[in-house]
Amino acid sequence: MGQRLSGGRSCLDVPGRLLPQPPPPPPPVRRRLALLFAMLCVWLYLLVYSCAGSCAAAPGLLLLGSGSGAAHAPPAPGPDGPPPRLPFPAAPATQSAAGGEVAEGATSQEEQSPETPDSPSPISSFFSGSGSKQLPQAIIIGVKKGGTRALLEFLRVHPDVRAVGAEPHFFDRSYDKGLAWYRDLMPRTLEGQITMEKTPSYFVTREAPARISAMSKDTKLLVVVRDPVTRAVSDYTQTLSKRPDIPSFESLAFRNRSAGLVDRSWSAIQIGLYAEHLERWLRHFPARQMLFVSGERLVRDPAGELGRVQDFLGLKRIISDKHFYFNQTKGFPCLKKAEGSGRPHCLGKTKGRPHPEIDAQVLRQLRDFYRPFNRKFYQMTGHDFGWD
Ligand SMILES: Nc1ncnc2c1ncn2[C@@H]1O[C@H](COP(=O)(O)OS(=O)(=O)O)[C@@H](OP(=O)(O)O)[C@H]1O
Repeated sequence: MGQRLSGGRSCLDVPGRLLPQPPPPPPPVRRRLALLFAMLCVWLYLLVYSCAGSCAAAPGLLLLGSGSGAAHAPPAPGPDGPPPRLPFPAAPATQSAAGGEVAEGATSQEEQSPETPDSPSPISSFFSGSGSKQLPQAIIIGVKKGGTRALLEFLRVHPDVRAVGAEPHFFDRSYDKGLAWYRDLMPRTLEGQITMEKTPSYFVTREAPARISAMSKDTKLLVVVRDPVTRAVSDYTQTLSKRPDIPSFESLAFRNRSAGLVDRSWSAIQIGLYAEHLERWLRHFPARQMLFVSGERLVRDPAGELGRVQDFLGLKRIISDKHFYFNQTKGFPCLKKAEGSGRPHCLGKTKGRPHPEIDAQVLRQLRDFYRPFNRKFYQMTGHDFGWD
């Protein structure tokens, strides 16, 4: 194997040694050896090619440039509070006590600055020229503050999922730019890989169902839903972080608080009327093409919820408990190895931030307000999300 081939250089060519060289083999033997090396090169190429997807998700495999193999490190000591909410697998060694392994640095809101820009792994960069851009076959259409970023980031670990990092907002804001423009935003995919994007505002955009259906009736739709009361508070928290001078949650939520009249026109309230929004989608898509992911379970048991999602997308169940650990500092499950970096990865600071305290009576009033809508939503989806 260490012999130099005469003729053209092969990918396995090695420098000649300073030892006496044996006489060159006769021409037919040389031809055979050349053929053998050519086949070896093709085989090596195919091996790396197939690894481009599967290696990225295999927790036990070291990716090129993936760091120090932190996933094998012993659990980090937990000086910062109570034990994990769930028996997650051992936590990787953290790089800083204050959540230093948080890979997403964006502190601005997701819409202006996507928390996770596209960051292909070294292997996928190697193959970035291969494959082709496809329109998405599956879209996370909502709901805002439901846990859509967590779902997308977790799904991207799957070797057969390629997703655009930023929210494209094509079907609500940029539809006039056309499908070619939209497709061009997508990452390249190989045969068998699914293209995805997430834009949570689609779920409440009137035109979105017809527009997505016009692109493809077969598009699979994922909706991450969360208790609409908590969702409303989360939404308010986001607005408050941008505009600290806005009125209190209590004053925005009611038209007339003493009469218990909730202000449905406030978007933070409106978005939580899931049954009403869903009715519009069901005029364009059969229920079997929609999957409702529980935002609560995505936090409590990410692997369990990802199992359902992988089944729905027709993907092999690759993402499992092994991919997550519970980060005590963050208070949320995080990835042991993110797609792209291979390093531990929690979502950024704008995900999972503390909410302001809201008057308990106000929360009760809102629960009463949402109850009939929630019940209807449970009926429509055939699933009790347990918010009441
Ligand atoms: N693993 C993990 N880490 C951090 N945060 C998590 C996670 N899983 C779900 N969540 C919840 O996601 C909420 C944000 O939802 P979205 O990503 O849909 O928000 S956005 O609409 O894209 O702005 C965010 O809401 P807030 O807690 O109100 O910040 C989180 O509760």
